[in-house]
Amino acid sequence: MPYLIGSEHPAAPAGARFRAALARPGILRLPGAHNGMAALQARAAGFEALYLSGAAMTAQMGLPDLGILTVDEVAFFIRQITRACGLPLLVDGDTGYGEALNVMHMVRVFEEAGAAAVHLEDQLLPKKCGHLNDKKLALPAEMAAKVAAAVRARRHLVVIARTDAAAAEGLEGAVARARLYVEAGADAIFPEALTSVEMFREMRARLPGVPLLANMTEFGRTPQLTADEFEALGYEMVIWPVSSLRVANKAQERLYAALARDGATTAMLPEMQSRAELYATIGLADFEALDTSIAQSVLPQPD
Ligand SMILES: C[C@](O)(C(=O)O)[C@H](CC(=O)O)C(=O)O
Repeated sequence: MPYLIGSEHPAAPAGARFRAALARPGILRLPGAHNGMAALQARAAGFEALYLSGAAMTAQMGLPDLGILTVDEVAFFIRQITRACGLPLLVDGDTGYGEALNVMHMVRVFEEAGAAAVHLEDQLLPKKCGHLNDKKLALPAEMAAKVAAAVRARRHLVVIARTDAAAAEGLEGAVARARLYVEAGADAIFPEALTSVEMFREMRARLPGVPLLANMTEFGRTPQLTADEFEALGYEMVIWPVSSLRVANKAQERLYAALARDGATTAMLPEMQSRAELYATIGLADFEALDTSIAQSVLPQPD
């Protein structure tokens, strides 16, 4: 229960813990966790760090991923996930919600909420999923200024610059932008929507020494590759941004169809997380034991 007991919180700031995870051998696997429960389940499966996706946050709000979220709405998700699981969290910062000062405000809010890392992208509003057509790009210098602003604002947050330029400007454009963003202070680069293994390889070769993040989103432009394959290509991080929500959404769809059909949820019981499983995942017994131990430590006990 790292959230309620102060002494169980890790001493190192979240950004430092993210850097330490990145420094360990092997690619850093960052599954998307769209809420606190997903984060607990991902941690139980053995993951050491997580990703918070803009697409998943907006989709679960029933909204499209067009950059209409606010900083404080994202902070709500950051808080619930980091409280629940305590793992270092990489957060989707979209376009930074404005220009330099807005980016700095976002960095401060995200850090205070418990984030470990953020990525910022070089699209103009309304931004889109990187795997869609007709994205509009910011000027390279404008994006570099945002990266510099983020670095200036952070205390420990890892700053990752995402470039969406591959579609409009080709690999050449994406590499040139990535170099500029690294010069502006980016700790790592997220080359978005690469469409072939060859592009991933070329990007790696052209940016020696720069930590790179691969986006293994489903139903997009990137072919399905495994974490081991991205590692062999020389990538340091991989995200599966929306996978948990896609699976949860499909299950919900089946539930509502069954309930509308049967007037009962009985047919769905085998697919449900049981009451016992739910309580075990959130650690209800530990919270109750904590409450009892506090009461015992302050109240005189009968002989
Ligand atoms: C990474 C991403 O920005 C996200 O919001 O998770 C999306 C994911 C998606 O829409 O599949 C993206 O632009 O790739």
